[in-house]
Amino acid sequence: MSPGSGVAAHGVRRSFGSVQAVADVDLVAAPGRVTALIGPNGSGKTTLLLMLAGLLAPDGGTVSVAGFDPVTQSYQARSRTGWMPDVFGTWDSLTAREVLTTVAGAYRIAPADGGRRAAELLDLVHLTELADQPAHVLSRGQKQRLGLARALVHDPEVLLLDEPASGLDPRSRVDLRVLLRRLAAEGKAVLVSSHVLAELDEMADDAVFLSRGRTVAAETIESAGETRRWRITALDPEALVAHLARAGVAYDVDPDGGSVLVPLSADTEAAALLGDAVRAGIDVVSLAPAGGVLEQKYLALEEERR
Ligand SMILES: Nc1ncnc2c1ncn2[C@@H]1O[C@H](COP(=O)(O)OP(=O)(O)OP(=O)(O)O)[C@@H](O)[C@H]1O
Repeated sequence: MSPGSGVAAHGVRRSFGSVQAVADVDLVAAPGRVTALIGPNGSGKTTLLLMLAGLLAPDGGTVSVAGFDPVTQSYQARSRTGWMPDVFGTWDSLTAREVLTTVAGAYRIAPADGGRRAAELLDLVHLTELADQPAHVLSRGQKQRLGLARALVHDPEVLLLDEPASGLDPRSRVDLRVLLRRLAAEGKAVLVSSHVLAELDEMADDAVFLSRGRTVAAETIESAGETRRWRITALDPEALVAHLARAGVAYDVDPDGGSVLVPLSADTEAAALLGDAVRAGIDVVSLAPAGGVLEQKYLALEEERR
């Protein structure tokens, strides 16, 4: 396979004793795109990412990262992979800058270039002021940012990020989103796991859903949004329900409160629904998508599994 081919996994599995952490995963993360890896706690995301990063051998299936097998072609795969674990261990005595220059050395980058790269990355993740502090004094969010810089030292083709936004403040989350979009625009394949689905909605092009170690869905975000649920609230919920029933519109009354949920497949349908309701004399207070596209898809998959 040629370089620049992103990540591909087929029929991948891995057990720990009697626990089947990853049972059967198919996944593609293409160059130039941000792919979200989504699944409940314990669904196998970290185990899968460890296998893609070459840190854990699969029991079966095939894995290709930047065109190489992380097990049998470990050097080629790792030199093209940036890995950011969910928990960032630091070498206690090193400063933030030294963490990056040490990693640069491990990738056989010449010291002068490594120093330059470290300064550039510290600036990118807004840690320049703390560059010469021991890394262990950094806050959790600052450590996360250093972990991201560490993953980028060797300008990898493929980025594997496990919960990169956890511990980040709102500004840093926005910065992360912008950075990941930029890296994808440069042609990198970015695979990112997160529980914060609203955030993934805004940054991801594709989504892969895992459940109990298996791929249960894989799609582009556009197609995930084909049918979304919209929430309508009216001053008189009973009048709204009566209107929808008369108009033959499918709806669910939200058990949480006085609003109604309606599946719609396009913005134009939402506009038409609103116009009809207002013309029928319903005092509509709000009409908006109920949660993000990924959240809706995730909840629908959870529902199916019950
Ligand atoms: N080293 C290990 N030894 C034994 N069991 C493990 C090990 N690593 C993971 N598991 C088990 O494998 C399953 C998948 O774990 P994994 O960490 O991959 O899930 P996850 O989707 O990343 O979860 P979370 O969202 O909570 O981070 C879990 O049941 C977990 O307990």
